[in-house]
Amino acid sequence: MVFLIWVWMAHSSVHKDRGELRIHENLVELGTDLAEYIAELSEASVKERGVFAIAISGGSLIGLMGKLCEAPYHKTVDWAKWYIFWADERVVGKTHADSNYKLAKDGLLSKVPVVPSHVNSINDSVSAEEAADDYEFHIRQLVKTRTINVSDNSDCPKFDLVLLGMGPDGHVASLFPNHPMLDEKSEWVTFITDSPKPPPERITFTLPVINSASNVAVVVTGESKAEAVHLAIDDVGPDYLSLPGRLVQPTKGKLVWFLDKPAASKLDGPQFSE
Ligand SMILES: O=C(O)[C@H](O)[C@@H](O)[C@H](O)[C@H](O)COP(=O)(O)O
Repeated sequence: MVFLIWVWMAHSSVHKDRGELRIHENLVELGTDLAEYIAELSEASVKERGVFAIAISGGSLIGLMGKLCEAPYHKTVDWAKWYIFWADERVVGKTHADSNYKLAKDGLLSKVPVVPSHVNSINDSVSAEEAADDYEFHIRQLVKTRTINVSDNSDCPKFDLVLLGMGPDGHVASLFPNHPMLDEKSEWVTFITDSPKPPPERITFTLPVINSASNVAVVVTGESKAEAVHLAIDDVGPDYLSLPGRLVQPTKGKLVWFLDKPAASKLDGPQFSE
């Protein structure tokens, strides 16, 4: 145990305004640390607010959360207090292979005792625009009852945790580079019908919602993401300030990057010094 803590500490550092970096030797270590991180936030949030409002994304993230279904977490986490949301979702049927809901249900939610009515999936029988409006309306109701907390300095929802992946192009949730939705300030949930990553129709939290969260974690693995990780975290000059991954900047909350070594391989040096 002492040894494990030393290993994690050795690869953890704070990178100026870009949050905490946790760089892991391999995916097993990363998954173990990620499960522990989520379990700790869940416990703290349930203690403070009686609930844990967590927003998840699609992609490899769900597989990396798999340790939560195992001992000790499947028994120690207070699953009944979880309220689950999607930071982004593909506008397809819930049983479709592309559905982020299906991915999470098959890989995580069906294996732990979450309350079905606390699983807040999108309306999959309407257009992307309507699904985004519906989802925002739904979130507004839960903010009113404080199932989802509210930001201190705006009326935005303050999720206890938003979990994101990042693509090789630097997209997070379904916020893609150079897309006008990056400038969306008034909507909480918006939509896209021409996503560069298939499928084309998606809904997504906007940046103000992501950045109002109490905690945001970006989980990025693999060498194909190394350049995007470098551009999102290091001081690379003004050209990359609008990279979606770089725009993840919680106003008051805490940002943590979970990286494996290949994804971290193009980061500027200091965080590797032990
Ligand atoms: O629905 C989606 O496509 C995701 O939410 C998306 O934002 C994903 O998190 C990244 O593309 C990273 O995906 P990978 O980790 O699989 O590369």
